[in-house]
Amino acid sequence: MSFRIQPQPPARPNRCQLFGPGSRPAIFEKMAKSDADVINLDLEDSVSPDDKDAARRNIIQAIGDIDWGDKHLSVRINGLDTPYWYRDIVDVLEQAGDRIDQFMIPKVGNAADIYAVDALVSGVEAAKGRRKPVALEVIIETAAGIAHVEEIAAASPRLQAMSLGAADFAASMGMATTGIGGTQENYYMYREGQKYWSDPWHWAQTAIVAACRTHGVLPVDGPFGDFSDDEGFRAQALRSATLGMVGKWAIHPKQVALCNEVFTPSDAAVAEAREILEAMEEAKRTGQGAAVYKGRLVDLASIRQAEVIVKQSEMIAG
Ligand SMILES: CC(=O)SCCNC(=O)CCNC(=O)[C@H](O)C(C)(C)COP(=O)(O)OP(=O)(O)OC[C@H]1O[C@@H](n2cnc3c(N)ncnc32)[C@H](O)[C@@H]1OP(=O)(O)O
Ligand SMILES: O=CC(=O)O
Ligand SMILES: [Mg+2]
Repeated sequence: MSFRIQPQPPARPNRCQLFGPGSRPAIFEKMAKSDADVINLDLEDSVSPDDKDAARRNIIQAIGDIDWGDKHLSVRINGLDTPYWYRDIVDVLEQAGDRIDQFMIPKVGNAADIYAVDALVSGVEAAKGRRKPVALEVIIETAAGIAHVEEIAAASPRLQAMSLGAADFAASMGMATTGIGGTQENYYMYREGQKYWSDPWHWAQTAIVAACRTHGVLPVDGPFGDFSDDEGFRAQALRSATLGMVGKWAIHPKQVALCNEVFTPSDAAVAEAREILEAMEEAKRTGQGAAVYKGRLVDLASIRQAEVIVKQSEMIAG
């Protein structure tokens, strides 16, 4: 193992990121009252070009006017290849109050993208005397983004979270699908008359998790477009949680409860993790590095695995 200690990501719950278009202020109060841990007010792809200015004004006003409780409040800016992004940052930081916690940068391609946003944010913060530094989160949703995922994860101390954006990722990669996340009909193995569906998002997710865990950033699964398909959402979210992601986006309020269900360790999982820790305590007392728990091997690595579940549960419980 490297002598370098793996940094911890921010200790805040990030089970669900609920999105809403900045051009639809009527839903902001509903978003604030939801059970999502993170709110993403969107200036990017859910807002048409003609509505960008109005959406920005709506968000600036809502940041100050609405009681967001203890939610982590994030604004998704437009991409760095658009004429909107610098004004998204400058106007929000110059005109909105301190309640904003984070900017989400879409379609990042390399570390220099984060550097550019960091420099602009730092300049406006200094000029306005803002005392609360704004955090950053990014979406990996282009071929360049996934190719440079590790340098992106390392790019700024402001960076708190990184999401996989399945829709734009599929477009950028030239994937033959219009589905946003989940099972893809044509991605299967075939054997003796049977189809076995595979997971086209798996490799990108694992690359994101590894980059995030290396640099102390929260790895998050992005949108699941078919909000009528609860079981499809649950299956996607369970795969993400199993791979090490801490949460997922909700693009409709009905997906919030599903996120919280999947990304909150169950009572049974926590109880089992505590039992493993107890079994290992007992093993240590008798000078053993390994023990048997319910017929299976547990050893020092099991302590680290069990601690992930217990710590996550304690952090969520506050
Ligand atoms: C690929 C990407 O980039 S994904 C991220 C960007 N996309 C987004 O931000 C889209 C976010 N989602 C939405 O805009 C909407 O949920 C839509 C367009 C998908 C569906 O909107 P609707 O047709 O209004 O949905 P629906 O009628 O089922 O809404 C049910 C209730 O939830 C409310 N609601 C809808 N969306 C949201 C939301 N995102 N947050 C909170 N409440 C919401 C509605 O106002 C309605 O409330 P009511 O019962 O008090 O009348
Ligand atoms: O922005 C999200 C995506 O899936 O694209
Ligand atoms: Mg996108």
